[in-house]
Amino acid sequence: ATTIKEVFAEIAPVVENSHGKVTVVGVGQVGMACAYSVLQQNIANELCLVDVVADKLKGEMMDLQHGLAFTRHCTVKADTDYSITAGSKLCVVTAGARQREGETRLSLVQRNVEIFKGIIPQLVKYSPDTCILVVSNPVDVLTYVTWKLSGLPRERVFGSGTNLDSARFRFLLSEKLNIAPSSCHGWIIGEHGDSSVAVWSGVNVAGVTLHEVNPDIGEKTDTEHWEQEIHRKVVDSAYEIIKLKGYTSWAIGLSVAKIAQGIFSNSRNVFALSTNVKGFHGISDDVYLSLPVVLGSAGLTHVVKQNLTDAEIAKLHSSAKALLEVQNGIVM
Ligand SMILES: NC(=O)c1ccc[n+]([C@@H]2O[C@H](COP(=O)([O-])OP(=O)(O)OC[C@H]3O[C@@H](n4cnc5c(N)ncnc54)[C@H](O)[C@@H]3O)[C@@H](O)[C@H]2O)c1
Ligand SMILES: O=C1N[C@](c2ccsc2)(c2cccc(Nc3ccc(F)cc3)n2)CC(O)=C1Sc1ccccc1Cl
Repeated sequence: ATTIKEVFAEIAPVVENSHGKVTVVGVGQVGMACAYSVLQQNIANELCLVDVVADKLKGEMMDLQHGLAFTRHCTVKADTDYSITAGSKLCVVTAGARQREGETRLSLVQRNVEIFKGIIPQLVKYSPDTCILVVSNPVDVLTYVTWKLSGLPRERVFGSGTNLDSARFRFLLSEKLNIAPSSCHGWIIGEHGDSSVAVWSGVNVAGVTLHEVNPDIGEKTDTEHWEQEIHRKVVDSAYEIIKLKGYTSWAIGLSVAKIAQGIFSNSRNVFALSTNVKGFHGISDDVYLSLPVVLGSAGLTHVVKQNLTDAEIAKLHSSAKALLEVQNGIVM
């Protein structure tokens, strides 16, 4: 052979048969934690990054590419142009403006709606069969906005919702019980963040519900203060992390990888995700809240109808009302 290229004699064209392509929009702290987790867990064989800041985007792409000697096969590409996202099975949206000091939630929402108007139609144009996972905040409202902007069926547009809240809840339970988080079953539903709802009647280890042992669990009358020590700490720890490191990334990144795995492996695992809850628990409007949903390769297939107390249902209705007011204030 006279040239290096001739050493590798091509006998058939190289094809890139994608067994799965993931696009991450927004290469900030959250987006890169998602991208790294998806790459590290060999979930897809094509990873695509999009952002508006071209230098940061190229730098993150190169930095990930330089790790490919240590991972299973996965191409890593990046561009500010959405044509590069074509054929994505899952698009994770972490793009967004940061809440400014003293900014109202509605103002932040409107700024993010403008950002989403430039993202969502482009994603659907190049990947009409994709699922879209919204992570950007306020995640429940922005998942509704994404559903409206995308024109996709409701089973293919969902938000990370209280998936991270539930993960923190299970970690805190595991610390208190000294049992692995994977064996501590507990669901936080409703509005992501400060107003989430812990379904205490369902918290269990090996099917033993803590509620059957301590019927006051989660109530103000509970002398063991589980609500204060566990659920309240889910909220407090979010603020504590922001105070300590300025953002959150690793847990949300790992939770997004698990969701991606659910889609790519058609796992039919159950996740707490933000979905259109119209028709559930007496809610009659198109609002997005988190409920336990079954996830597979075509998106959401089932909603799990938990037995909720009147107080839990009232909290969902209160969140639904608040979200509807924000939604009605949006200029799409
Ligand atoms: N749902 C959850 O549980 C959860 C948890 C943590 C963070 N978040 C949210 O995730 C979002 C991202 O957080 P972060 O810490 O990564 O923020 P960040 O500011 O570090 O990253 C945001 C990225 O979005 C990019 N961006 C802005 N406008 C864009 C556009 N039009 N198109 C493409 N990219 C664009 C920015 O360039 C930046 O790289 C925030 O809204 C945050 O509140 C949600
Ligand atoms: O862990 C976080 N960090 C964030 C964050 C990350 C970068 S800057 C702020 C966080 C932390 C604390 C509050 C808060 N509030 C908020 C509400 C609406 C918005 F549009 C944006 C942010 N957000 C974003 C976020 O959603 C989370 S989870 C979280 C937040 C509050 C209560 C419970 C949970 Cl489980």
